[in-house]
Amino acid sequence: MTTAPETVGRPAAPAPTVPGTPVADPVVVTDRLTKRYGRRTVVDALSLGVRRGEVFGFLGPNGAGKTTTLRMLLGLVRPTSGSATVLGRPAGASVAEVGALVEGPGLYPFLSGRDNLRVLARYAGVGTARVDAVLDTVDLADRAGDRFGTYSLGMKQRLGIAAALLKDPALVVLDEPTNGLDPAGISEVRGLLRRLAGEGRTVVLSSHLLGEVEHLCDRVAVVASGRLLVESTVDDLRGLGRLVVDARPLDTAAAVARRLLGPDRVSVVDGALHLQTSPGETAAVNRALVLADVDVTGLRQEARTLEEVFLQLTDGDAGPPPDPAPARRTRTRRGER
Ligand SMILES: Nc1ncnc2c1ncn2[C@@H]1O[C@H](COP(=O)(O)OP(=O)(O)OP(=O)(O)O)[C@@H](O)[C@H]1O
Repeated sequence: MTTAPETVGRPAAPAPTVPGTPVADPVVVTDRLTKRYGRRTVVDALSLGVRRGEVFGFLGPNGAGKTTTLRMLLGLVRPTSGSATVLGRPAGASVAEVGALVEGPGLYPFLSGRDNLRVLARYAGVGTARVDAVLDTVDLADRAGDRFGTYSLGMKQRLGIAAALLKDPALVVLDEPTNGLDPAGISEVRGLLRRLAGEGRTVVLSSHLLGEVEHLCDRVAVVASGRLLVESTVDDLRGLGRLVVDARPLDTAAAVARRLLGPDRVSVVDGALHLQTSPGETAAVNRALVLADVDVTGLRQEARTLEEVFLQLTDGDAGPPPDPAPARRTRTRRGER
């Protein structure tokens, strides 16, 4: 991981992995992975890496290409160009070591949770020996004899994840595992996924539930319109913060800040300057304002939620990405394309 230098005059940015830089101990590597349906490019030259033992979030608005990418990693969809390597082998060749919940696992409502897993285990040729162990892992041992149809949504989802664990996989791939769950269900799935990572498994999940990913994932890739916007740790992504400055005269302060940072990183909100900066830029901003005879009465760095960062990166929708704005240009994948 390379950290973006914190120099004034350059946009603040998270510290994404530079494209083409190999990640340590990679479990998944994609290299300009591309999928086109007809003339439509739904995954566009995606290059990213997932490290062993991490929970990796694949984030993006509806239609961003997340499911298609996961399906390519599983060998269910053939890439148009580029490549994906999973556990050291071409995508699809490592299927025995990958547990996935990308489409519903096809569970029978009239069978118990345990019997459903037995059927799936036999179908997958992995034997039924692990059925009780995975029921334990997903905290369903005491409801395993109940019919699947009587389960809550959260329990159904956990049974689906149990099914993905039957192979004792090194890598678990889950498409929107918390989709449709209430806060309690989300919390249960979140705890479960953290436990899986604690067991040394690698977890790749897709989501648009940013609040959840924020507390669950070690690293995230943000995609929109099939393109990778940024790949970063959650902490680094949040580090794209905002500096709020109380200064008089305000118009002089704004002019100084615009000269220093560029106009796109400066706005005036409720009588205060809002600057897109990293924490390392605060002192330089203060110095420039004081040198211009501006009275600075307040300077505070506000952390942003991942949601705010996400909305800024994706412009709040799944439409085609505009030209990169300075705040997201530095070292994001989009800026480098
Ligand atoms: N088999 C297909 N044929 C044609 N277009 C497809 C096919 N599969 C997916 N697409 C299109 O590719 C785009 C990306 O879809 P995908 O399901 O990968 O996105 P996503 O990020 O998972 O979205 P969501 O969060 O809504 O599930 C969509 O516009 C979708 O309509």
